[in-house]
Amino acid sequence: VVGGEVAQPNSWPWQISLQYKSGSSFYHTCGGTLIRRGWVLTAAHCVDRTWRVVLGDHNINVHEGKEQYMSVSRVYIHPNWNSNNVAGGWDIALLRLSSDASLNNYVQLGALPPSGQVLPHNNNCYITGWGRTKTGGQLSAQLKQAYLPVVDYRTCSSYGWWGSTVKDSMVCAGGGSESGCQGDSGGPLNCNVSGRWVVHGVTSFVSSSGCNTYKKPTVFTRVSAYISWMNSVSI
Ligand SMILES: CC(C)c1ccc(NC(=O)[C@@H]2CCCN2C(=O)[C@H](CCCC[NH3+])NC(=O)C(F)(F)F)cc1
Repeated sequence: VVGGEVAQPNSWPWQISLQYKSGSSFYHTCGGTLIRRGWVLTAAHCVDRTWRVVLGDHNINVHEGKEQYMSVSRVYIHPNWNSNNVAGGWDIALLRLSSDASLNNYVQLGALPPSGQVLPHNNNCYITGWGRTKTGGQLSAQLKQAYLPVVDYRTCSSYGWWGSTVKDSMVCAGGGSESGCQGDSGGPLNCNVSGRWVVHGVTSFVSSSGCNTYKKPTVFTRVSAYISWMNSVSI
């Protein structure tokens, strides 16, 4: 996350860290959202390695005692996902955990939107993640959040913004000095709808010329466009 601030520990208790194993160590690679005790929502472009899911984390480099470490028993990548074309959309995956999470003050389920719900321009949303804190920078040790208001499709797909790269199955947010960045992929865009936090986006891409590029808002998979697919995965 570029800009924003370190979140209050465990104030986004549905946020997970997806970590891949290399040798005897694990490394944060993407975010995700716990949406059922046995299910995590993340980006398709995140799931190409062996990994573990860490729930209830704040500082990914320190064992603080609130974490739950889960392995993944099955990966469901959207069938239309094309790893050569993130602009095509379909950047969504579900991970079946090998056991159910225990819900507590540090681990809670994220709320999903109703199918088809599209948020208005400037809707209040926050991106959360352990991604790079500036373009080309390092991952954040502690979970960060940044206020990223929704940029509606009409604006986001217009000339000077993302143009035809962005699709209606995506949500844009930000576009100023704050943004998502590498390592935030797969994590949630948390939007306030009627006073409740709803996971409306899965962090998908930013501009290749820089994370917080002006008029290139962070682009998210629009979760409300995939509710029926998620239900079909018998979640
Ligand atoms: C034109 C369109 C096809 C296109 C749009 C944006 C990009 N962006 C990028 O490639 C930048 C630079 C590093 C990774 N990255 C990204 O946007 C990667 C997803 C890459 C998927 C494609 N391999 N996502 C993230 O960094 C993020 F923001 F989700 F955390 C690349 C291509």
